Amino acid sequence: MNHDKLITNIGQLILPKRSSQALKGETMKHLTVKEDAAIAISDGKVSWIGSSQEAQQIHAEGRIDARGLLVSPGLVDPHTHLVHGGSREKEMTLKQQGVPYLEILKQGGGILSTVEATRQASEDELYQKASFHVERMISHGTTTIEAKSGYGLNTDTELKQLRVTQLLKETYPINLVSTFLGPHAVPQSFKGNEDAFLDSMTLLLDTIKEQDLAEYTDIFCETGVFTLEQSRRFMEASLEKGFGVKIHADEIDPLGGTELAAELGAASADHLVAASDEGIKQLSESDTVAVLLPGTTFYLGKETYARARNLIDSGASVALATDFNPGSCVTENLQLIMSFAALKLKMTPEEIWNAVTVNAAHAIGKDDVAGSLEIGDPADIVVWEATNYHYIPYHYGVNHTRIVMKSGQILWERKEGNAL
Ligand SMILES: O=C(O)CC1=NCN=C1
Ligand SMILES: [Zn+2]
Repeated sequence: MNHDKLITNIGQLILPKRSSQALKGETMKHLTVKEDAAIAISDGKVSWIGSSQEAQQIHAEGRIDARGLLVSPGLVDPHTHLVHGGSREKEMTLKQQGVPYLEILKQGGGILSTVEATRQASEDELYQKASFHVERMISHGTTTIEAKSGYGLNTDTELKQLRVTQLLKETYPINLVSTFLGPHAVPQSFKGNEDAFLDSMTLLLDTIKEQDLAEYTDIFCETGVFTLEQSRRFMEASLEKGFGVKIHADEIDPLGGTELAAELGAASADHLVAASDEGIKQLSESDTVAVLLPGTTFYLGKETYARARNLIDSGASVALATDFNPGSCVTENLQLIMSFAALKLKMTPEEIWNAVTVNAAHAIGKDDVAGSLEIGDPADIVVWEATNYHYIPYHYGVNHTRIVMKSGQILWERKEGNAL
């Protein structure tokens, strides 16, 4: 057989285990790593995997010498607020003065100031800005991204954000999963009338389904935002309409969003910094993936991180994400989150790699096309400027990618001799 491409001389090839459900507890500790390997690609898919020795018998049009470097599947970022207008650098001073996140929101800042900027921005301006961030994510090794709306808080702007995500899907050859986060905050015009606002966002579900603008819905279940009961109502309505559901749960106050996610069979429960022991237990007995966002905890200057060790050791499945957004975690770099997972969540390198590949793919229903490299899988591949898989979480705050491929096509490559 003549393959299209052959990557030879791979120091370590990371091969996360593909399974029908996310890796849970003990199984997260295992990571298959093939030393001195090679991988072939045909028609955009993985067509052969073997040793460098065996690769000598393999015929391919194009060859890439990996020079003994590390190779992995493309990274999966299952929680971003990618499409938004404006930025919130001016809030840094308030944060430094210790003004809490929810207080800034209450004063009309935070999410609500991004809402203002997003409402003002044209669809094309939102698209141009989001494109810039998508390209930066790709250059950092991410080839599958979840993108939420939630900065419109009115029909027109929520649909505008969702249309921008659709346009990004048509422009970039990456996997893009769209989530409707209409109930992200309560706009000033509905202050004191939260239920009426939630009803208006629930009414949008039919249109979003008809226009196929989102696969999931999400809600910010938090003090001063949406209650547990309001979250239940919105999530049940979403399930009824055929959406998958997600929830920003127990980020700051323990309202019980984690338990609700497990009860309703949510695809994921995200944040979980204040998740209760009961919530962790129920999550570990469910198929709901715990998506942890240590970059947000760091950025908000908090001391307490999500209890990743309790989650994994109690049998839950854990994924990691950037939570890229203009206010509480301003980074597209999932590699940095891998470092926070090691430094602050005490996750092992094996758990971390599973959390940014197979488990992250399960959290957004893309486990059939992302997060692993088995024969027939899309050849979403990263060649790293590192020789082993421990190195990426260890050396933080920089970009370690050398080559980023989606379906066998090189999307980004470090220029020769360019150490930047
Ligand atoms: O602050 C933001 O813009 C994003 C966010 N939503 C809920 N937590 C953080
Ligand atoms: Zn978020």
